[in-house]
Amino acid sequence: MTLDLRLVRAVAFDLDGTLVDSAPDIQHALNEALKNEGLQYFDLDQVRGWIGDGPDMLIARALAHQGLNDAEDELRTRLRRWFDAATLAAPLAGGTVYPGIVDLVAGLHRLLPMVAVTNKPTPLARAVLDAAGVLPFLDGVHGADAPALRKPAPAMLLAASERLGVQPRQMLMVGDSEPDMRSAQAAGCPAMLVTWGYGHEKLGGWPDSQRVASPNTCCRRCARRAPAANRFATPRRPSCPLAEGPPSRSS
Ligand SMILES: O=C(O)COP(=O)(O)O
Repeated sequence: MTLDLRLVRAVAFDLDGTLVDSAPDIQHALNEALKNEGLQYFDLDQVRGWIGDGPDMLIARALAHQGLNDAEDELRTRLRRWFDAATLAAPLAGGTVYPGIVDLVAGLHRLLPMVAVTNKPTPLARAVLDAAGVLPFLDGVHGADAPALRKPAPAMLLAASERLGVQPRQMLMVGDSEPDMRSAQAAGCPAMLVTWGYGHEKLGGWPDSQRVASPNTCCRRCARRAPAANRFATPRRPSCPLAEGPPSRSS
């Protein structure tokens, strides 16, 4: 799909690896859960490679890595409870908001409605976004509260676009991983792959024109192409710098 940002009326952001470098908190929550059940725990690089499909898949990968593919549902449920409790107790203790993200969302929220579309369950996602200072700028948080919602399924993007009253082709998905890009394709949304997160290297064939290397560039691309007629009667200039030279054809 060609990326035509002139159509964009709303933006959907992935959370982990796009807005927030949450891997240290995810590692902490996973290891707390595993330790509480007397299981092997894992280092940050290992856990980072497992992020992207939500906590149930993360737990399944940690179990599989210690030969527990057949672990009972009760154990998985307990691990998930420990994981959720540890996340809610410290949503952003070790992780950080990526530099430039707060400026990006603070700048764009005057121009375009924005949502988070994440494979984290909604309560955990809201806690992290709140701790990150991003929640007040969002018009909705769509978390994968059931397996069928998980990206790459298009369900959350379709629900978000319907809720915002825009067509899927008018909602830009900004994410760092294959599930994000595939979900956008399945929903019929344009997509921008960020290169500061966890999964972009797995998408070697993704077009350069649909990659973005910094939140600032993402802000300029979206803001420059945002239509004059949007939901805000008097759009204000975003706080992120917009005057860094003319936009290129591919931006
Ligand atoms: O929690 C995860 O594994 C990933 O969540 P994301 O969809 O925000 O990247």
